[in-house]
Formats: sequence, structure tokens, C-alpha cells
Amino acid sequence: MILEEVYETIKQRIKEKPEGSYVAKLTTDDKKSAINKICEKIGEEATELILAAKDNKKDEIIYEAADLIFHTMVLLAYKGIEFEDLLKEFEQRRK
Ligand SMILES: N=c1c2ncn([C@@H]3O[C@H](COP(=O)(O)OP(=O)(O)OP(=O)(O)O)[C@@H](O)[C@H]3O)c2ncn1[C@@H]1O[C@H](COP(=O)(O)O)[C@@H](O)[C@H]1O
Repeated sequence: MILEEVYETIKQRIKEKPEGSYVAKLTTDDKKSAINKICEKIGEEATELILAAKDNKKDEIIYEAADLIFHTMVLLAYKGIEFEDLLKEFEQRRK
């Protein structure tokens, strides 16, 4: 599944920190700590998704939802959580 593949790429970028990688930049402490940068992006993307939803613009809703999910995955990977753990959580909630 595409999300799992992107998650593996995110984990690799966090570990190897290649030049030009957005994930590597976001997850490296510099003037701001990595955790602050990641959490700020999640806040921004959540706000942008809310605004898109209120404007009722379907394409923008999809675009902003993808940004929010992506940055949430960066947070989980940065915290050493496996994608499988997220899937298990959803599995447990299944009715
Ligand atoms: N799916 C994504 C993805 N979605 C969104 N973004 C980035 O998230 C940022 C979204 O922030 P904004 O909307 O605020 O746009 P911006 O103003 O350009 O961002 P900032 O410079 O303000 O941070 C943009 O820079 C996007 O490029 C992503 N960057 C990377 N990926 C995936 O992550 C993988 C690793 O990427 P790199 O680390 O760049 O190699 C790639 O193979 C992709 O699959």
C-alpha cells in the first residue's frame, strides 16, 4: 500500500538524512527542535484542512488531508513507532 511505502521512505530519510530531503530537514534539530517543527506543521496542516472543509472545496480538502496525514506519519516515524502499530490500533477499534 502506498502509505506503507511512503512510511518506509520517511524512516529511511530520518535515519540517513540525505541532502535535499524535506523529511531530513524537518526531523533535524537546528534553530528549532525537530519535535517543535513537526508539531507546528501538523498544527498548520490541520488548520488548512479545516479551512478547506469550511470552504467546501473538495480538491483542497484532499490536498490538505494528504499534507496532514503525511506530517502525522513523520511524527510517528520520528517517535520510533511502526506503521504496523497504527494499523493494529485501527484493527482493535473495528466493530
Ligand atoms: N508525501 C510527501 C509530502 N507531502 C507534503 N510534503 C511536503 O510538505 C510541505 C508542506 O508544507 P506547506 O504546505 O506549508 O508548503 P511549503 O510552504 O512548501 O512548506 P514549508 O517550506 O513552509 O515547510 C511541502 O514542502 C511538501 O513538499 C511532502 N514531502 C515528501 N513526501 C513524501 O516523503 C518522501 C520523502 O521526501 P524527502 O524527505 O523530501 O525525500 C517522498 O518520497 C514523498 O513520498
